[in-house]
Amino acid sequence: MRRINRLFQIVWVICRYRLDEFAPLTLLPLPLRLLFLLAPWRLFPKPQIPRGERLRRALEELGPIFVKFGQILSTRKDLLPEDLADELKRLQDKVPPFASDMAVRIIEESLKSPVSELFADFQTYPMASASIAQVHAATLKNGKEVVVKVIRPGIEKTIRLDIALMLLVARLVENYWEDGKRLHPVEVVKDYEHTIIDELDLQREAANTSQLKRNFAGSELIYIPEVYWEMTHSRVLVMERIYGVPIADVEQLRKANVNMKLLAERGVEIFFTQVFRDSFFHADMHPGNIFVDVSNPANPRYIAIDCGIVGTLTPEDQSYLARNLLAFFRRDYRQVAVLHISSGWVPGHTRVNEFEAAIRTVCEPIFERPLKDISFGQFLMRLFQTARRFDMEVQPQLVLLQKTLLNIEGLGRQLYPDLDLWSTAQPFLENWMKQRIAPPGLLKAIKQHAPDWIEQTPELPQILYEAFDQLRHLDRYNQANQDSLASLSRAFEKDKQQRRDFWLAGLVLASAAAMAIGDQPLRLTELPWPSVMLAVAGLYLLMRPK
Ligand SMILES: Nc1ncnc2c1ncn2[C@@H]1O[C@H](COP(=O)(O)OP(=O)(O)OP(=O)(O)O)[C@@H](O)[C@H]1O
Repeated sequence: MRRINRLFQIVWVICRYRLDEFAPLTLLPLPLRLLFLLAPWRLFPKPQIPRGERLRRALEELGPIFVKFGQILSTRKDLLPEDLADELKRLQDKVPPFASDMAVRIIEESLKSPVSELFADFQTYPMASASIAQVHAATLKNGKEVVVKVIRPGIEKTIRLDIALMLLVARLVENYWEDGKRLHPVEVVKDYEHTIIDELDLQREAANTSQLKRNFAGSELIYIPEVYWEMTHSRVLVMERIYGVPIADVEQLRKANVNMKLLAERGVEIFFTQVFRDSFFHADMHPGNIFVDVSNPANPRYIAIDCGIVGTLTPEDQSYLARNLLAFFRRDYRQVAVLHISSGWVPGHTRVNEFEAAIRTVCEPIFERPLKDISFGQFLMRLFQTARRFDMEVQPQLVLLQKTLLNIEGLGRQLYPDLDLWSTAQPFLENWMKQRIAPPGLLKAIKQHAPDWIEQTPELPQILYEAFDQLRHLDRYNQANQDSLASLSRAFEKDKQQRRDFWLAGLVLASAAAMAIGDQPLRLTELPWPSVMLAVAGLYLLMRPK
């Protein structure tokens, strides 16, 4: 019954805002087209406002779940036309608070104590109310000021219902509209479902907050509030109250004499530190979640809250990202293409020349602008769009990163329009690459991987045998297929490379095995230096430019 009610509500809003206009009638199969032509919305006059505004207002009317969806969609400029993306950015989730006694009941049920025992003071009127939760100010018995975040009652049911309906529409679009497939609606809705369901668990947010706080302990770049774990539950989160100027309040920041250039640069630095040093980044960096501690305006410090959504990257993702960004800024599109193929992001049979040309076509216009106006986020977005045409699978963690990067860049340029992202990020990236191949980084990697290598040692002869066998096959293939000589020689090259890698890996393995014997931490004086030298030599050969 609830489902039918909600469906009617949605149809009603579609009618009023004439969102049927978004359906490509001519492309629909006949029965659906007839259904559309007979549908009730045609009786309603079209409101005299642009389509983007109609869509935005409709989403606002449909409630917080749709609003949040619209907000997330607004960052997907790779999927949406510009007018819609810009309008969706204006979506606001101003949601009326739910009753305070309900909030109190949830807190008491979750923490199994009366509010009067938990807090010296609890403000019953919420200081903020958003789609998923509302926030109350309180004071602990020890006098510390805190905020208490409480999940909206019944929100999970509403979310599941709305997502089910969204999925229904997404499937219709994907199945019946050829062009709609390009928008990947089912994938977008599922992605959203993941995000929003995760946000319902405040214990997860608390854990992310603690991890980020640990990563930036004592940092002058950013401060993360403390979580009170003993007062935290999946539906209730108690954390330190912070005071700062909202990042969007540029005027107040200027009035406080904040060093805006430094602030903007620090935003970029924080992002790259999170991505490359920690591989753990806050992925919900919208202005409502970022504040600035202006107590020392010459040395401004960020404060971040709402760590419900975070992204992580594997070492391979990190390396892919760093090498692509560096190659992009050197305008070395061939390298970008080769990186995609060699890492398996796009199929091995992709023609490097064609892929390189496609990347050049989308990237070259970006360099038309002055270097300070170049957007990393836009580059990644264009790159993903292009790579998708060459069958690259969507990598959710990289899409999340690209969206966060766009947010960071937008914020940075709002603070300091002349922010030169490249000169801020380049030393960071180059340093990171250097460190990875410098002896301490190598030793760390060897120690980390040694147990896996040792475990795989018995299989090494088989792997080598297979490699040689493949080579023999390649030779035969070469004779039989004169026409595909070009692609074959590429494969041959790859295989030769593989063979060399196996030998080198063996070399490294032997050294690493020597070092990994015994699980006492290695001291500099106790290192088996001949093995270390061998390992370094092996890795140098492995990593030197091919
Ligand atoms: N530690 C804190 N100290 C001070 N104010 C806070 C703190 N945490 C949250 N707030 C206030 O509460 C508001 C909502 O908090 P938060 O962003 O965590 O909620 P949310 O439900 O996840 O909202 P959304 O997802 O829409 O950003 C913040 O914009 C801020 O004004």
